[in-house]
Amino acid sequence: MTREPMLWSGWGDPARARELPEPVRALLRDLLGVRSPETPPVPLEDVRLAPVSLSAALLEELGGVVGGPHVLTSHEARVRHARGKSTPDLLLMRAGDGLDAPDAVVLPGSHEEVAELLALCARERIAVVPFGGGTSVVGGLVASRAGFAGVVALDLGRMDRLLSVDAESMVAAFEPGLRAPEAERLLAAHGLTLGHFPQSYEYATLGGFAAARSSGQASAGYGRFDDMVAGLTVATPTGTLELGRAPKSAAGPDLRQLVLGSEGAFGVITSLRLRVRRAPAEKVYEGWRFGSFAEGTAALRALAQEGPLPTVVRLSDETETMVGLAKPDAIGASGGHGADGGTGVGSGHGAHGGHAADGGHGSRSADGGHGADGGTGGSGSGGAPGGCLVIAGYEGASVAAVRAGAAAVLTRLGGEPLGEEPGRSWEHGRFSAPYLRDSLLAAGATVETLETAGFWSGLPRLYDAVRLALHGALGSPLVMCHISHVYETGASLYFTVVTAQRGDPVEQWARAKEAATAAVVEAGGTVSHHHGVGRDHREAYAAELGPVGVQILRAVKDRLDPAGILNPGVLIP
Ligand SMILES: Cc1cc2nc3c(=O)[nH]c(=O)nc-3n(C[C@H](O)[C@H](O)[C@H](O)COP(=O)(O)OP(=O)(O)OC[C@H]3O[C@@H](n4cnc5c(N)ncnc54)[C@H](O)[C@@H]3O)c2cc1C
Repeated sequence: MTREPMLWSGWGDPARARELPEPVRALLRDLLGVRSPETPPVPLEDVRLAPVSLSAALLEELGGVVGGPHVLTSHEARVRHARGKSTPDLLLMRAGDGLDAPDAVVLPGSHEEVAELLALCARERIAVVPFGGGTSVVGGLVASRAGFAGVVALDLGRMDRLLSVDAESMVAAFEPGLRAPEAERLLAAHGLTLGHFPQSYEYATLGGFAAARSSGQASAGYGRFDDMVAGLTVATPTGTLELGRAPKSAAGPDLRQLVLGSEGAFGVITSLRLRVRRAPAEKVYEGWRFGSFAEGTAALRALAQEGPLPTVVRLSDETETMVGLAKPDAIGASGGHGADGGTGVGSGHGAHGGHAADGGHGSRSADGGHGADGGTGGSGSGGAPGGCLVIAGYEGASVAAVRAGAAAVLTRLGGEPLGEEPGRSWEHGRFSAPYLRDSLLAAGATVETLETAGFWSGLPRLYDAVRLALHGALGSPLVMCHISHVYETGASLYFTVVTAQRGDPVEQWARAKEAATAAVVEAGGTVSHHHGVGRDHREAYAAELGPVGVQILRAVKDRLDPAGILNPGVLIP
């Protein structure tokens, strides 16, 4: 592998690990009751792995397909492919539990090698987990072993080329293992961009984005990743699928949609044709303040329905705004995995605008009134302006007209302009937040996120229901929320939860997540707006699909992957 590996026990580049500033420690102690001593992860060499269950003969056969040096069974390679990057994944890895690790990591170099590997694995009943950037947060990288001779991680890291650029059609073809920053760098040489910037941008791959239906921070301007996919090549154990001959087609159902979001359970995406845009000459990000989450939501709805729509648009609720105000580079930017990266407006006000973690279980209306956790809906202490922060970003050849049009809508609906400083602060921290999660985990706090989407009319109920469920399950957590993907008909809700670790933190979060997921289903939201299904949402996804939908999924799986080797346990109920 030529690309830089990620920290095995946490996020990103180990050199960018961050200490928690004292005010954040105080906040954890005083508001959340985090008292535990600092716990570092176990050393990599002490991570417990199951013995390799594949025979030497099978490993040699795998090497016969991809070349011996591209079959890895070292302790380190297996540890690095054991799981994704959800908080439970990290808690388990930090504690030295690598029992989900594959027996071997196999790195194919071409579509043909992938196809040959799938045929071999189907014949020998070896489970195959496609592995892109390894940033899944829904348990998408752990296979069920039962009934298999072994498990291999099929790491697409060697398949990382820009294959072609059709500047006339504005379509570029890529191999799947290319990480997003590298894709942007290669496109920049042609004056182009994809415009896909999820918070996992620095490590996630194009194949992973398609396989998990990712959505980036600039989705309002560039669309979700699935909107960008013009064509796909997919290797399945049954044969190759070539999808997407024309920009639009009335030739029956669009089978690209079967592959998008299929999370490696139907086949391995071996190349992607993606719609590209001209790289923007201008980029401006700015902040706005609204009195309440409800007012801000109404303003975002107006932008989405009437326009003009900025390229980036996000609204933090009172609690997220307040915590961002308290320490822009710290908790407000924390949490983890979202199409976001903190909201701080850089005011440096006190860390206690209201009672951030006092946890009252009362239902809170989305009008931003008197929240269970902290939002006073009005002003924080120390002169913080309170209310709710909106970040609006404009990218394009020239942004003045859209910016002025959006400003008119925001002003008409009660927004107060805060200038470019909050926008700059957001831009600066947009990819650094996951590093803070590692520090918070070490300090004895659990930080995790969950997300959903619903129609505008149902959003307040969804918001209330999830918060109530999280408070019920966790006692006194800090629950923050934002909207960062808007559509004419609705929007996503993205929650960040911070709580003191009590007992087994993996179990503790599992209970909270279960309650929140049940609340999402009950309140009519989708089980995921952009993280996907994986193992974690599989059962709720089944409920969302209904019995006929589940039968369709199973039928497709049986036809494409009759031996069931592809990512067993993931996606398919
Ligand atoms: C800190 C953090 C922030 C995040 N922020 C966002 C965000 O803002 N927006 C968002 O949408 N998501 C986000 N995520 C989730 C994650 O980054 C996305 O799901 C992303 O699409 C995964 O890409 P990946 O290359 O890492 O795929 P992986 O995690 O390696 O794989 C994801 C799934 O797809 C399958 N897969 C991977 N490659 C292929 C392929 N070529 N063919 C078939 N199947 C394949 C895998 O088996 C797995 O089931 C975040 C995650 C983290 C940890």
